[in-house]
Amino acid sequence: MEISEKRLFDLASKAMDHAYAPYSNYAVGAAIICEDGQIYTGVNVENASYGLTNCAERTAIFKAVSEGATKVRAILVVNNTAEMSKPCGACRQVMSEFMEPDNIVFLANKDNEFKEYSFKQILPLAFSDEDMD
Ligand SMILES: O=c1ccn([C@H]2C[C@H](O)[C@@H](CO)O2)c(=O)[nH]1
Ligand SMILES: [Zn+2]
Repeated sequence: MEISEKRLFDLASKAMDHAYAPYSNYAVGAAIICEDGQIYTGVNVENASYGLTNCAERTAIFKAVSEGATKVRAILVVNNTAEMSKPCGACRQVMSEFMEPDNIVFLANKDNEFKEYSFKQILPLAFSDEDMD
C-alpha cells in the first residue's frame, strides 16, 4: 500500500488544531500509519506541571498501541511554525520500539513543506532490546 504523505499531513494538521499548548503556544500534530493501514493522530498535551507534557508523536503512538497496533510504517510530524518539526529524543526512543530502521519519517512545517527521512537517519545507534541479550 502506498503511503500518502499528503493524507498524513492533512490529518496531522487537523489534529494540531486540538493541541493543548497554552504554555509554549507551540502546537504539534502527528499522524502515523500502521501496518494494517489504520491511521492514528496525536497532539502535544501540556500541563501546568511542565514536565508532565506529552508530545504529539508519543500521543499518536500510544493511541495506536492502545488499540492493538504496534507496527508503525510511517509517521508525519507537523507544527505551527515555519521551522521543520524535530521529534525530541524521548519520542525518537519511543518510536524505535514500534518502528523499523527503514520506516519513513516525514518532518513538516505549517507551510506544507516536508522532508522525508528513514527512521535510522533520525536515530542512529538506537538502543533496543537486542542490546540486552
Ligand atoms: O517533537 C516534538 C517537540 C516538542 N513537542 C511539544 C512538547 C511541548 O508541548 C512543546 C514545546 O516543547 O512542543 C512535541 O509535541 N513534539
Ligand atoms: Zn517528543
